[in-house]
Amino acid sequence: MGSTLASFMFVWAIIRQYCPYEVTRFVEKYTHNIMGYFYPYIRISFHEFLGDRLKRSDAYAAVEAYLSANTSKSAKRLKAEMGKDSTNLVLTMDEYERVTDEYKGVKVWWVCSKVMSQTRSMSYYQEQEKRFYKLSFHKRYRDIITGSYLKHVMREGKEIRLRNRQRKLYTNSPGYKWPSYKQTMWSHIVFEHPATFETMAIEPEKKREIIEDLVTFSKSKEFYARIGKAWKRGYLLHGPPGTGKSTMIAAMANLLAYDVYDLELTAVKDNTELRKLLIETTSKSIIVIEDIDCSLDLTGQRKKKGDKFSDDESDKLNSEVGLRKEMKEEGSSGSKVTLSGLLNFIDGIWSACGGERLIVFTTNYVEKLDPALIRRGRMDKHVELSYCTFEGFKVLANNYLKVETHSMFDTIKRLISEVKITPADVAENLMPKSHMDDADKCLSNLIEALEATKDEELLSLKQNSPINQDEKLKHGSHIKENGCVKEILA
Ligand SMILES: Nc1ncnc2c1ncn2[C@@H]1O[C@H](COP(=O)(O)OP(=O)(O)OP(=O)(O)O)[C@@H](O)[C@H]1O
Ligand SMILES: [Mg+2]
Repeated sequence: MGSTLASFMFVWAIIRQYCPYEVTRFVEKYTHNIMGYFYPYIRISFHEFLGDRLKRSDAYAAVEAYLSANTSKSAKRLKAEMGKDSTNLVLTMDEYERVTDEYKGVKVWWVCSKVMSQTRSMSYYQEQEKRFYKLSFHKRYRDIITGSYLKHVMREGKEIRLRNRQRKLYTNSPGYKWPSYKQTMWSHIVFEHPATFETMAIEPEKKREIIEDLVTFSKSKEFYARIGKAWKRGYLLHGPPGTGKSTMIAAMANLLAYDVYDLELTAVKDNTELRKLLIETTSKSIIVIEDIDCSLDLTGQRKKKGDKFSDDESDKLNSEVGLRKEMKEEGSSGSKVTLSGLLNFIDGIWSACGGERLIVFTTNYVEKLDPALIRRGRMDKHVELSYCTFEGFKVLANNYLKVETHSMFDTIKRLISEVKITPADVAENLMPKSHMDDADKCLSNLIEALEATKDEELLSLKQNSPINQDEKLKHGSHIKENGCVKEILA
């Protein structure tokens, strides 16, 4: 009797996909109560999306992972997807497939199914299909199933997901939005960046401190819960171009095995869209806003009189920021995201959803940012990435040339302490230009570059000295004034 009913229910679950909603509702309404008397099975559904399709259900994802690992041997129709590192295939049950699982001698049945949205309208979201897994078991096992089997499924499912998961790099940039991606506001590719903290050229002490901070954060779930704070941490990475800010984000993601959400603020329409994007992010992730100074006009909004910049410094920065901003905004749709929207994004009530997230801002001009945006508590840790030191050079020399000591190191040590050269420039010079180039050649290339930089620095120092400015005034020349180049007539 029981198995006949179970089969009937299964067949009905398939038929109802193709019946008009009114018919299925009518049939179910009148058969439901009668069935209740005879049907000894309990069913539990796990829907992919709950509520307003804001976020994929964790329970659904855990069931999916659990079933893919535990039932792929018994299911007859399976879906194949590429797993971690694109090396293995992950098999999951196909739609309408039914499998049996056994737990402490109790048999349960899982069905993978989907329904179309019941209100037919032209609206995109209402036309989407809703997937769900349905678990059926005999009512005499209610306690064991709800008490321990489901916990076992969730725990195993989460572990399997972590093990199998391919780390992802998400973006909200409009260029990536193919029609099929319309369901979600983020589109993604597999995150495969080789950067690690070991290969980063920064002071060993600073490196250790950052690694410790990150690892402590990732293990502090209980601590954050105890102090009543959302489990997230803000990082502000600042420094000149080519000092490793973006590289450090990749190293952070690799250290903690987090996904990366690269948020392009200029492509976000308004604060509401920003919040939706935030809600769609998952835990164990880094949300990145690069070049925050160029992303929004966050710089002048709360500017007070008597800023710490002198007028000419301020103009100079404005013109540079303006230029970068223009470059960035090319093709953007004109964002209406405001500073308060962004502050809300970082530490509003919604930002606590999901937990275990890092928010990282990068900028070349930390001084230009609104203090409210980067105050401690919002951006908890400020990391300055600066010009290459000798310690940094040694890491790069080891990465690029596999040399730990060399007779040229002393010259490099002296020169590197005298000039401002970014790790990106050092790296470029250490890169062999042909297969004939050995370590000696690369190191002498670097020495040449360092000497050239030193000469340039000396020359510009000389040109900007007060004596030289007077000379220029006398002879009619170009000088920098208020950040602009002006012609001075003699
Ligand atoms: N500290 C560093 N350690 C190792 N490599 C570095 C470091 N800084 C820069 N590099 C090298 O230089 C390249 C450029 O660095 P990166 O993109 O991280 O700089 P950035 O600070 O993000 O610059 P920008 O401000 O222009 O975005 C990287 O691909 C990396 O190879
Ligand atoms: Mg960068």
